[in-house]
This record gives sequence, structure tokens and C-alpha cells, in this order.
Amino acid sequence: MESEKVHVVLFPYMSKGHMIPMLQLARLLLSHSFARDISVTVFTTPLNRPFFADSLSGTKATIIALPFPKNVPEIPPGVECTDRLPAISSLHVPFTRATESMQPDFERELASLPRVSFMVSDGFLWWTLESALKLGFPRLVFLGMNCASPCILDSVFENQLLSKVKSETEAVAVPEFPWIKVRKCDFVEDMSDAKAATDPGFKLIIDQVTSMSKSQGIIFNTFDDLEPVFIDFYKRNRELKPWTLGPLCLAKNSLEDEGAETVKSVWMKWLDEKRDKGCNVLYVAFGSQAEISREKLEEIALGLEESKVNFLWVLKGNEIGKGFEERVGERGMVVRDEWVDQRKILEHESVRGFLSHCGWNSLMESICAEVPILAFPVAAEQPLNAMLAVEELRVAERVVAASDGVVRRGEVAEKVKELMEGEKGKELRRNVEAYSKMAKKALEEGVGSSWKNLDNLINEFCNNGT
Ligand SMILES: O=c1ccn([C@@H]2O[C@H](COP(=O)(O)OP(=O)(O)O[C@H]3O[C@H](CO)[C@@H](O)[C@H](O)[C@H]3O)[C@@H](O)[C@H]2O)c(=O)[nH]1
Repeated sequence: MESEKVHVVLFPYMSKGHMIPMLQLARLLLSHSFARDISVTVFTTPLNRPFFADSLSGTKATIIALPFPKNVPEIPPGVECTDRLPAISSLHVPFTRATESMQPDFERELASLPRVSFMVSDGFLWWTLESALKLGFPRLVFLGMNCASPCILDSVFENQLLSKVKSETEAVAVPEFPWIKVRKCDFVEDMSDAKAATDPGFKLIIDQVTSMSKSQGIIFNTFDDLEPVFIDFYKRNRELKPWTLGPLCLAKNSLEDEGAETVKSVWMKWLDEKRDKGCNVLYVAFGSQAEISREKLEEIALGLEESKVNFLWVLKGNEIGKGFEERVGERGMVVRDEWVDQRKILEHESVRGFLSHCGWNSLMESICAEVPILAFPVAAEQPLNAMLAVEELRVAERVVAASDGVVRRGEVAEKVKELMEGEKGKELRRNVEAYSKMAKKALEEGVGSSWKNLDNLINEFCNNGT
């Protein structure tokens, strides 16, 4: 067998929403037709290693665990992933800043590895660019996002679109995409308000953006037919070259392909029962770390109860009001603080709708599984993802919050019923089925746009890539 020629280093940020698509990228690289000539080394920390080993089982990827910095003020010991942080919104900055002290260990390990062809590292890990420059290989950035969100976000920041707007709901057109209107309430405070140059969160963003702009390209978890307007815009107006390689969730999972028999979880058995009785189920989940206030959660619960639909709700670190489960009985199942296989749930025949916080991975998985979405954005760039899914792709309907920012139970119930039983739901389902077909086509060997882009990327960054 020929010696391996292409060596790719991957370094995801320590957050499930970022690790998962990067691990899928590892799988995609290793299943590409160049695979025989590709080796992949993935970096993480000791406590994240088991998750990586599990996700990459059956592949020849190498995992290197670097010690996570100790004694970081505010970060409890033993926390190496953001989903274990007690309050992600306030601790994201010190947690991310602390990763910089991994740089010497990272560079020591890199120096001992076979020649690296290129590295893909998370945009949050700004300091990895310096390591790549020192060791003399290109760095591509990955954020796990689509292309539309950074295009719109850049415009909101650069033009200070929302800084003079008083009302939370006043709609302002985005100059580069005038048919898109943004509102203050669609952004968490950090994202719309101008910040002092000394603000630690602002300083972190500046470091990340600066490092990104000096990198050799950016990978988006999207495909050309999904958001052509934004991808073309990015190509024409940004120096950073975009590579659209998604949907990464379609990367082959060798264990699944071998049809490995796994023990069925209680929720999968519950879904089987619903399917056997001919019942449709709404899947409800808010990502790996969403923080939702008790009041908002209570309204969601009461809305689900009022809707009378069957639902499977995966809850993280939150409690819902007493008596809820008894009242909904057989109709609903609540899974608390367990890691579920969300892709499998979405692919289950009984699942016909997804009430989602609109994390980009969730939306891609839902589109690929042909499941229409009820968008309930919570934080980060999720409102922009929701906008893309509702207004551009028309695969989602969106809940509307009352003037106090809370989505009331009546609104939840009405939109859930419309999604699961109404005409609107049928229309969204037709659209999502069409995008799902395009998604699969994008990764088709030899002909798909994302497949070809990956091929070109390997050729561009590896002299011996052919
Ligand atoms: O029990 C669980 C919980 C989650 N997931 C998976 O975890 C990922 C969650 O990712 P995502 O839906 O994107 O949500 P977040 O975890 O909230 O992701 C963060 O990262 C995303 C990518 O950058 C952003 O789009 C989001 O706004 C940000 O909150 C998905 O692949 C899910 O399938 C599971 O498989 N099982």
C-alpha cells in the first residue's frame, strides 16, 4: 500500500455543537475517494476524549488529548466542555480565553507529528493560527455555521444597523440583502449593541475575527443549492475563501453502515410504539446547552399540553412544572439530561415535526431527515438560522413572542397544531423533502457540489493530493 500523503489536523472548540460537525468532517475526509492517502489527527482534551473515540470508532483517525488548563478563575474543576458550564452565557468568555494556555502543548505535539498538509481549527480557537504559522502549514477556519448568518451579522455590526433603533420589534432592512429585515429582539444583547473596546467579550471577538481574516479559508457546513445568494455574496465580497462541504451530518458513519445492533433506548421504543399505532410525533429539543428561563419553559410545556399532539421532549438541565407529565400521560415523553441520538430520532418514521432552538446542526439534521421545523430561536446566531429556514427556504414556521419576549402557551399550541396537522405543515413538508434530496445529491460521490469542493480543497492544499 502507498504511504499516506495527506495529513489533516482538526481542532474543534470544546462545545458539542462545534465538536459534532468537526467529527463529521473527519469522517467525511476518511470516506472520500482519496481516503486511502489521507490521515486525520484530531485534537481535544482528556474529558472530551471518550466522546471523540465513540464518534470516530471504526475509523483510522488519531485522537490527541491535550491537558485542559487548570485553576481557571470562574471555571469549575473538571469542566472541559461548555455544556458542563453552570452558566454558558456568562462563562463562555473566560472558558474560551483559557484555551490559549494549551498552545505550548499543542505546538509540542504538532512538531512530533508527520508533516501536516493543512489544519481546520475552530474560529473560537483564534490562537491556533499562530501555531500553524510557526509550523508552516495552512489553517482553515470552521465555525459549524451556515453562510447566511455571518453575512447578515457582518452587516449588522459594520453598519451599526440596530444601534439607533429604540423599539425591540422595529424592522430594519439589511443593505446588502434588502428583502431581509432584522429586529433588535432577534439578537442577544452582545450581538447588536456597540461594546467598549475594553469589554472582555468584545476583545475576544476581535481576536477571533482578526485570526480568521489571516487564515487561508473558511469551511461552511452547508451546500451550494441551500443558500446560493449568500455563498455567491461571500465569494465576491470576502477575502477569505469559502468552502461549502455540507451537510456534514450525512458523512458516513461506518458503524451504522454495518448495521451494528445496539440496545434500543426507552425513547426509541416509545417512538416505535407510536409508529405502530399510526401516531405522528413532534420532537422537541433545544440543543446541547440551551439556557431557557423557567417561565419560558413553563409556557412551552403548557402549549404542548394544549396542542394535544404526541411529543418527545429532550430537556437539558431544566425542570418543568409539577404534574405536567401526569397530565399529558401517554401522549408525551420527557427525556431528562440524557444524551440521545438526535439524528436517529429525526429519522424515525413517526417523527413528523421538530420544535427546535435552531442550532445549525439541528436544522441541517432536520432538513436531511425531511422533518419540517417550528423555529424557537433562543441565543447566538439562532434567530438568523430561523430567518433562513422560515423566509428563504420555507421549511419552517416560527413562533412569535409577546411584547415581554415570552412565547405564550396559546401561540405554542396553535403553531404546533398547524405544523403537525395543518395546511402550512404540509407545504413545509413538501419543501423540506425537496431540500433533503438536494442535500443528499450535494455529497454524491464524483458529482455532488460538496463532494467536488472537498476534492478541490484537498488538491489545493496538498501538493500530493492527486
Ligand atoms: O442529546 C443530544 C443533544 C444534542 N445532540 C446533537 O448535538 C448537536 C447540537 O447542535 P446544535 O443543534 O447546532 O445546537 P447547539 O448545541 O446549541 O450548538 C451551538 O453551535 C451551533 C453551531 O455553531 C450553533 O448554530 C448554535 O447556535 C450553538 O448554540 C446536534 O448535532 C444534535 O444532534 C444529540 O445528538 N443529542
